[in-house]
Amino acid sequence: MPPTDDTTDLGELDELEDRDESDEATEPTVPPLALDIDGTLTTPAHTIDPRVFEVLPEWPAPVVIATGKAFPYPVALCHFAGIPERVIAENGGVVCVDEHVSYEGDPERVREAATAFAERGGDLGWGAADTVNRWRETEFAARRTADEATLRALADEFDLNFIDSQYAYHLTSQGVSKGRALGTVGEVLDIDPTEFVAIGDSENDAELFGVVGESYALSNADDTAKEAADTVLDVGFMDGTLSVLNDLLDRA
Ligand SMILES: O=C(O)COP(=O)(O)O
Ligand SMILES: [Mg+2]
Repeated sequence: MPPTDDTTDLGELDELEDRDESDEATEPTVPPLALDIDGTLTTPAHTIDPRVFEVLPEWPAPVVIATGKAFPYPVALCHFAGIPERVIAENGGVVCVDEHVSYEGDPERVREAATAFAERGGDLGWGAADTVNRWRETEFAARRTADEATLRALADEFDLNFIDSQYAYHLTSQGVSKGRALGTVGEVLDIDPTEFVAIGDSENDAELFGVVGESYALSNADDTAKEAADTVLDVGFMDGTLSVLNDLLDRA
């Protein structure tokens, strides 16, 4: 409470001065990041933008890769970018950060839904090798050419979420999200989710945007992501992501 009269003792004033100084000491620093992959770190041609390999290793705070892709993909991205393996995979079904690995959701129910899809003649659309689902542990993904109506019906029947990431359809367990997973990441790293800045482009980023301190949807984002974001950029893909990162560095 501010001093209101001259009866304020000097100790209290000292305390206020100290507080001012400590406020100054906690002035903006470069924040930790939660970054989506597809549409955010990629080019419009779906390839990783090479600038990722320049900017992420230099980032002076933790970087978490938060994606709908299966577990090995973001791990490989971190590995080849030379940054610590801090990942949220499978739309929040898997968290791997430093020594911690954990899973969310009901993979058995998801497997039953995938079996039912095949039994109804559904084709996930990735070919015989299916490297999209081969290492997926908590959900399954279908090419966007797959039978959407049947997938949506199965989501209802099995009480799962249907997600359209703009890159694939996903059936995930209720309650699982990148946002919830960031809570787990935050516990491990001892960083509150509100300290993070998130950048993304689709409905699988909406919950993430809801838990971080500052969120950005790229110009290529879908309506759900744009509505959930604090800021909608007029630049897309990695150009948009870099514009946010440069602003954050300038601000610090
Ligand atoms: O795997 C997808 O469908 C999309 O992945 P993303 O969450 O990195 O955009
Ligand atoms: Mg995306």
